[in-house]
Formats: sequence, C-alpha cells, structure tokens
Amino acid sequence: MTTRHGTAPAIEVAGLRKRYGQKQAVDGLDLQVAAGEIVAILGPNGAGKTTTVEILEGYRHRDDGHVRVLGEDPQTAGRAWRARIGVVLQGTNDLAEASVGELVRHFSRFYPDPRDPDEVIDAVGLREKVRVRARQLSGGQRRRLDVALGIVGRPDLVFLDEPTTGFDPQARRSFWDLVESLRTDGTTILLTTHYLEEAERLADRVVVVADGRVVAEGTPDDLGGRGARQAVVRWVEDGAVREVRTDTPTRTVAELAARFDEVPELQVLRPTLEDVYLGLLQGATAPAGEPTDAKQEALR
Ligand SMILES: Nc1ncnc2c1ncn2[C@@H]1O[C@H](COP(=O)(O)OP(=O)(O)OP(=O)(O)O)[C@@H](O)[C@H]1O
Repeated sequence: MTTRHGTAPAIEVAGLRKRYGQKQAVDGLDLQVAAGEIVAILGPNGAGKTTTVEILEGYRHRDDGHVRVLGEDPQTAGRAWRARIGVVLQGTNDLAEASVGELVRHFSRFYPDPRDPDEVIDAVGLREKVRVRARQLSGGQRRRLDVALGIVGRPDLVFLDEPTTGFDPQARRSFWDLVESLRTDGTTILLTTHYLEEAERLADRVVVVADGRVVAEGTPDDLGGRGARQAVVRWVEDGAVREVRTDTPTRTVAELAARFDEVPELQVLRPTLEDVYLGLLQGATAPAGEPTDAKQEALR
C-alpha cells in the first residue's frame, strides 16, 4: 500500500497480554494495520478492545508481547512520536470551562503541522457552537469536540474508541464523511465500535476480538466467509412461504418471474455483517433470514 508514509506497517502487535488481578483482559492478541488502512475492532463488552487501544496509545503498560506503533514501542516513545498520534479520549472533563473554539485552537498549538482549527470545527459540525463552553455541550456534541481535538494535529494515525456513541443519526453520517476525508489524506485509523453498520461503512478490514484474542478477521464483505454464503430466495405461493437456498439467486428470481406476473412477497436474503458477527461470537454462523429448524419445519 502506498501512502504518504511508505509501506511499513503502522501497527504491529504479536502475543499481547494484559491482566488486571485475576482478569486476563488481553490474552495473546495479534494485530497488523498497514499504513493508510482503516481497521475496525469489534467485540462484546469486556473483550479487551479499550485495553488494547490504550496500550497502543502508550497509556497503559503491557505484561507481555511485541508492540510497535509507527515503528516505536509506545511504552518508551517520546514527544515526536506522540505528535504523530491522534487520540480521541472518552469524555474528558478537563478544560470544560473553555469554549469549543478556544480548545481546538489551544490543542492545535501542541503540534508542528496542525490542521486549520476552523476547518476542523466545520468538519465535526460544531460551527454554531464555537463560542459555547465545553461543559454546556450535549453528549454527542461533546464527543464531536473530542474528535476535533484528536485530529487537529494532523496525525498520521488516529485511534477512535467508540467515536460515535451518543451521536444522532445525522451526526453519525457527517462523522463518517469526516473519516472518509481522513482516509483521503492517507491517515491510518484504528477504531472500535459496537455499530456494525459503522464498521461496514468505514473499515477496510474488521477484526473480531473475544476474551482478549482475535477470533476472526477479514473485509466487511468476506468476514466469516460471508461473501461465499448462499443467498436465500423467499416468496409466497399457494398461501405458503417457499424458499430456496442458492448460489445463483438471479437465475432463481428469473425462473420465478417467468411463472408469476409479480412474485408474491419476493425477498432475496444475504447474511448481514451483524448476522456473521453474532454467529462468530456464538462459535457457529447462520445465514441471514435462515429460519430456525422449528420454523423451517412449519414452512414445509
Ligand atoms: N482498570 C481496570 N482494572 C481492572 N479491570 C479492568 C480495568 N479495565 C478493564 N478491566 C477489565 O478488563 C476486561 C476488558 O476490558 P476493556 O475495557 O478492555 O473491554 P472492551 O472490549 O473495551 O469493552 P467495552 O466494549 O465495554 O468498552 C473487562 O473484563 C474489564 O472489566
């Protein structure tokens, strides 16, 4: 992959481990992120996502494993390294008396080649709030400010830990546009999210973590063999639901179209990323819309 920072991986993690007391939060996690790539880490609550991200950001020490972020060990990396990293902290309350405009301008001064603070404020949709104090913002607006502070330094690598939690749908869409523009700039992004649609929309690659380990990874289209799954064509005939599982749904639909004027209640179902994700977590995957055995019996 050719980016403004060459071809060295942005993140390399092998055998990462972290324990809190009796809890093995990260248990042999491996991860590679190429420069310019957008990777989404998915996983249930408590899977070890935030712990991993905090270790990569240099905010938490690991017990074991190899970690390199932009070529350096985050535990020992210095200020020049930190200036290349964009961190979106979760709900910090420091500086809450300062206004949006003051904060973004203030943070921009810490970096050698910052983005224009006004452009960043526009990009996160806070233009109308530029004179409002941080503590007077709503939860979603506060989160957008956190994102602004994370990207104003024009970082090479941005960590986004659940960036759109608390966003309304419109704010989420404009945030996705913002991530797309960071992608165009060649920024590497590691994000964690519980929104499958967000991962599907933004990520080049999805990594599923459970119990502190990677259990699956792939592109959003191919995760868990999703692309190779058969489609289910379903329709109603003689008052009963009929369905066919097939690799060639277009042909099936064409055959049905030849028999009916309009195929009653025609549906073509593919497994969604959420179906595949939930299936992976259960250790067994099921195609979308696949009836349970009992329901299938009833359909026959
Ligand atoms: N500072 C801490 N002290 C003790 N245990 C912790 C600490 N931080 C996290 N844990 C535990 O480690 C495990 C992993 O937590 P982590 O926050 O990394 O998970 P997560 O995947 O980010 O979860 P979520 O989706 O809920 O944010 C959990 O069981 C959590 O309770």
